[in-house]
Amino acid sequence: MAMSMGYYGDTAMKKISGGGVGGRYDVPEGVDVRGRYEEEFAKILTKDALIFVAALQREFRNHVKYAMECRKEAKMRYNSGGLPGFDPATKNVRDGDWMCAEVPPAVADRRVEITGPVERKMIINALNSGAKVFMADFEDALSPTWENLMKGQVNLKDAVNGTISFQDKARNRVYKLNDQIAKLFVRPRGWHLPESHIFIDGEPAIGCLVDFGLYFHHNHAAFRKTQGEGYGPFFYLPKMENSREARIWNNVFERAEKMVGIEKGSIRATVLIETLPAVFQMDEILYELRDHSVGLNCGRWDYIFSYVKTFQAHPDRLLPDRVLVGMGQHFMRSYSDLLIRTCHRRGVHAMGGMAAQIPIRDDPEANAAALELVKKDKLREVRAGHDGTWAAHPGLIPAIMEVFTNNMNNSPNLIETMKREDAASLTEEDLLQIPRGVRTIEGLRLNTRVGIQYVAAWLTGTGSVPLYNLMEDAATAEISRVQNWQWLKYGVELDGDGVGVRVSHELFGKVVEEEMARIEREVGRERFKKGMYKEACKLFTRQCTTPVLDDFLTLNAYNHIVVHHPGGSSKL
Ligand SMILES: CC(=O)SCCNC(=O)CCNC(=O)[C@H](O)C(C)(C)COP(=O)(O)OP(=O)(O)OC[C@H]1O[C@@H](n2cnc3c(N)ncnc32)[C@H](O)[C@@H]1OP(=O)(O)O
Ligand SMILES: O=CC(=O)O
Ligand SMILES: [Mg+2]
Repeated sequence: MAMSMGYYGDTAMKKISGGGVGGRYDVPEGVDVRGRYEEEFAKILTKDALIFVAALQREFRNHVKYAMECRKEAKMRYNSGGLPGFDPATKNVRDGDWMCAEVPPAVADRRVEITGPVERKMIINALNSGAKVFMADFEDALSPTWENLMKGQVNLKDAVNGTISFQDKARNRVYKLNDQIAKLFVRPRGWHLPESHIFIDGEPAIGCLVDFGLYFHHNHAAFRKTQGEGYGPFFYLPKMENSREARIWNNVFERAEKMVGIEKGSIRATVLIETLPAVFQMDEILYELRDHSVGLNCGRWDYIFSYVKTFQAHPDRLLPDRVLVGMGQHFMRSYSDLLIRTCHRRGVHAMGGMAAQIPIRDDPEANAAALELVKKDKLREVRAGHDGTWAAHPGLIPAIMEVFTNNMNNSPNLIETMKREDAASLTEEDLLQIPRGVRTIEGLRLNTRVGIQYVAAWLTGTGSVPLYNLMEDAATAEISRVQNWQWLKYGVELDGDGVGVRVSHELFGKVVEEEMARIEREVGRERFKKGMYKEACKLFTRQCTTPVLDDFLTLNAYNHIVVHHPGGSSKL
């Protein structure tokens, strides 16, 4: 590894007596690891790796704090009746003729990307799945327990080295990588999430800098050699609201490249456009990352969540039932069309999003219907001009691959052929148009049933789950939470199924009670007792009824999964 010695220099030289032996991490000055010690975690939390993460934290923490303050200011504006829109101050960026750096050959073809948590068996299955890309997730699909995060880093290191294997003893099956595997992208957490098992200079580390820093430090050299054809590593960046947040990522990338002595522009990232404010910042985000970008992605589930959150104080913009807010709604279609036009104009990929359907094993008819819905969604995406899309499950890949391949004219992508100049005329009104549809008591029940079960899974370390034949993760659960909150706050009338009741605290209390009874029946008494359903119910109910909406479900729930190891490793 070509390493800038000046950077790793002095601090790395200071040794802690007894560090790294007897169950303690060998930490540099100012760093305190409070998570459980394990030998294999210590191979990730090396002193050099922690120096690297601490350097990023020290350089960028004030920028991140400022960006989070700006989010609060924007929220206040929206809560006082303001609407998000295009920023007149950056019109020159939107109108300018600049381009992003050329797409690296290794990832020119991204027609199907599988996503999944950084769990060992799933990583192997995903890399072997036949998809072009695998997005390994520290975010929506992962509950960020210390064990999950550290094991995830161990797994990714083994995957990049090509040595990853997994033995399923019960099924007498050994999992190994095929010769041909998907290209690996890694999605760190969002800017808002702390990593409370690692303290730097007395405050919790910034979660995404831990995810990025540890993965980059350990894997950049091997990745560029074996996967990236000289480029990489590759990333997905979630939940940004403004281009100033993209500028921080760009600066992090440049700093990281410099620190290890690799060319500027080696790291590449796709940004998820999954907040309502960000749809008005797509050019600006690409501009900030223009040396490091490989496109944008329609993170549709968080986008719907963000619509509710942004308009939490706008009772005239209430959503219909969650199941009715699909890509067919005008504001969603406009967002996808504008994203395609923006990306192709700047020479990068416009990625589609996730259909929530997954294979239904025990019901062939329902399975065929679910597959049809996925195919229809993917056909809409490729016809609109998306260069690729997401799959939640390996069983969906052949069908999705076929839809994209049949509609891409033998090209690896549609960047040059689907310019979508027609989307240039889309207006702020198009992007904000209120979704149409009814609200029902069944919508309230489903939100509650799904929300509680998701939180119960998350609290026990599982971040993506199958519920009622759909994939549920942090983003989809957020919709359930904020929709319940919104309906309760405004006492909306649920009249879509002819019942005609108003949502009140009494009604919600009754719904929670009945849905908890239903969950117990469905999962069985034993599992219900052993699981964390009651804790989840308490947490979810509080989040739905709190007078001031929590910014994120997972931020509020995070304290429940932080476990500090009594004999932590500290050099404070
Ligand atoms: C809004 C967003 O951010 S979307 C992106 C984030 N969300 C995700 O990434 C969700 C990814 N998908 C999943 O986690 C899973 O598919 C779930 C939880 C939805 C369903 O999981 P399961 O019920 O375990 O699926 P199922 O039992 O059908 O799995 C069958 C096999 O496929 C594998 N599998 C299922 N999904 C995936 C995946 N996404 N990646 C790799 N392997 C997978 C399973 O490991 C299992 O392997 P095995 O046969 O070798 O044991
Ligand atoms: O991250 C993806 C989303 O849809 O949210
Ligand atoms: Mg998301």
